[in-house]
This record gives sequence, structure tokens and C-alpha cells, in this order.
Amino acid sequence: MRVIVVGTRGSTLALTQTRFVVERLKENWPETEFKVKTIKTRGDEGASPKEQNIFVKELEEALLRKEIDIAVHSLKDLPTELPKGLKLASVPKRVDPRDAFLGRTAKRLEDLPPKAVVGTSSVRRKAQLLAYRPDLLVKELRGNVDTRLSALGNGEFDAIILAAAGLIRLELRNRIDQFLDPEVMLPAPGQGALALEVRLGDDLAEELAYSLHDPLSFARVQAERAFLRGLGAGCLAPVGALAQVLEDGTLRLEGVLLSEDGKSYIRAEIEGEPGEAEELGLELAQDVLAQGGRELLGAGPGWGGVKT
Ligand SMILES: NCc1[nH]cc(CCC(=O)O)c1CC(=O)O
Repeated sequence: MRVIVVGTRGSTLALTQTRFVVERLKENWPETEFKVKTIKTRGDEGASPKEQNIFVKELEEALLRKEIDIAVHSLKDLPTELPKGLKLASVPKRVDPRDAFLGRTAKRLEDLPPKAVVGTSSVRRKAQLLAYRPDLLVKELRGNVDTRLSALGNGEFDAIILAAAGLIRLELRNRIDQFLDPEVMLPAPGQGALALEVRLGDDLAEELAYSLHDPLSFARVQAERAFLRGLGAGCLAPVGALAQVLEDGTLRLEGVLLSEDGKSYIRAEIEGEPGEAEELGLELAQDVLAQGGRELLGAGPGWGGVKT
């Protein structure tokens, strides 16, 4: 019997997500033996999150070298194009995609005084914050979730913004003061979702991973990622996107492209069937590009990379 090795980064969040995935896999496949293998990535060693791919590349290399059979990623860290020989096997059920506000004294974004210092390292969060509250000061905040929480405790920041999903998975939901309304802060494409990646042709690993697949979560992130890809921007760019399934089953995709200072932005939405998620994302991207997005992208520093 083949032992299936599930690869993960070593951060507390990555390990927690992976343990959760492996528990579900064991439930579905009680006869199969699963092992977790931790892979060090440059992202964990403090490389700038502005570099493309830092959280993902080492895991993909380990897959290709057959050191691991299933890689567990945060979907938003995964570039929109996968390397040759690898395949996205499944997207499990997504948790809350929104961004979370954590304040030192103010408990809501609206309650921060002018010139309050907000920590984030994401240009997407920075641009949307400044679009909504141009009076705030945005300061670089790096590191994993634990590091960011202690930076808030140190008094260096009046507030920080993090993905709600990470805090929820770490059972730190009680630290969240406010879930930011997507009207104000559209999440990163894929935020709150996981991705299970396998080698092309490893049918066993693919079948095991696919048992965790959630088609509606997949349709949503497919639309969001197609929007990003259609912009030709990569996730280093100030781009937000959120797809939701309405009560009648319609997929609604909202997307925004901003300038880094938040002074200009183009926001648009589109509705259609979950089955045409990819087309909807690409169409919305064309719409945003035609409405001035091309000029916005041209003015930026070449948003090639990938991140949040
Ligand atoms: N950029 C790193 C990263 N990748 C995934 C998450 C959170 C969990 C998720 O979105 O699934 C985070 C931390 C954050 O942005 O606050």
C-alpha cells in the first residue's frame, strides 16, 4: 500500500490547515495511510512577500521530485498559472473570505482617528484602505499571523488588517473586532480557500484529493482568479475580487482594480451561471480594462508578481 505524503509549509497556519485536510482525507479514505511533511519555503524565512511565488515554489518542487504527493496551499498564494506537470486537484469548502480589522483601541475601521497607523503589507489592502479613509497612515506589516498579532500588541500600530480565514482556522476568531464589508474591502482572489495540488498523472493522489472538492467554492475562486488573470496583473497588484452564490444559484462576481494610493479605482460586477465562472471573470476583467484599467495598470510599477 502506498503512503500518501501531504506537503505543507511550516507556519502555524499552514500546519493547522494541513492537519484539517489530512483529518478529512483519513475520514474519506480509512484504508489509506497519510503522512504530513513540512517543507521550508522562502516565504517562511522572511523573504519579501512582494516576491512572486515565495510560499508555493518549494512545495511544487517537492511535488515534482515526488517527495510529496499532495501539496496544501492557501489558494490566494497560488499563481493563476500552474507549472507544467502539476494539477489543481481540488478546492475544499471555503471559509469566510473577508478581511478582518483588529484595533488596539478603536474596534471599527470607522472609529479610527485621523492619522491612525494601520498595518498591512498588501497593496490591495493599502489601496482600498486609502480609497475609503485617505486620512489614515498605512505602514508595512510583515510576517506570519503570530508576528502580526504581536506587532499590534506592541503599540506600533493602531490597527491591523488580516484575512479573517487565517484567524478563524487558528481558532483566533475572538481576536477579530470587525469583518470588513466587501463594499469597502474586496478580498484577494481566492482568500479563505485552500488548494490541493498534485502531479499530473498521479491518479490516486488526485482521486483522494478530489474527495474534498467543493464545486461552488471552486466556481467562486475560478471566477475571481480568471478576473485577476484577465487583467494580466498577477496578485501583487492592487486587485480585489469576490464571487458569491446568490439564493437563486446565480454567481455574482465583483472586482476592483486600484492605483496604489487608492486615489483612482475601477470597480465593476457581473452575474451569470456558476458553470461559466471562468468566462465571467475574463469578461469582467475586459470590462475593467476598457473602463480605464489599462491606464491604471500602465501607471503602476509593473504589477507582475503574485500576492494577497
Ligand atoms: N498572504 C499570506 C496568507 N495566505 C493566506 C492567508 C490567510 C488565509 C487565507 O486567505 O486562506 C494569509 C495571511 C493573510 O493574508 O492575512
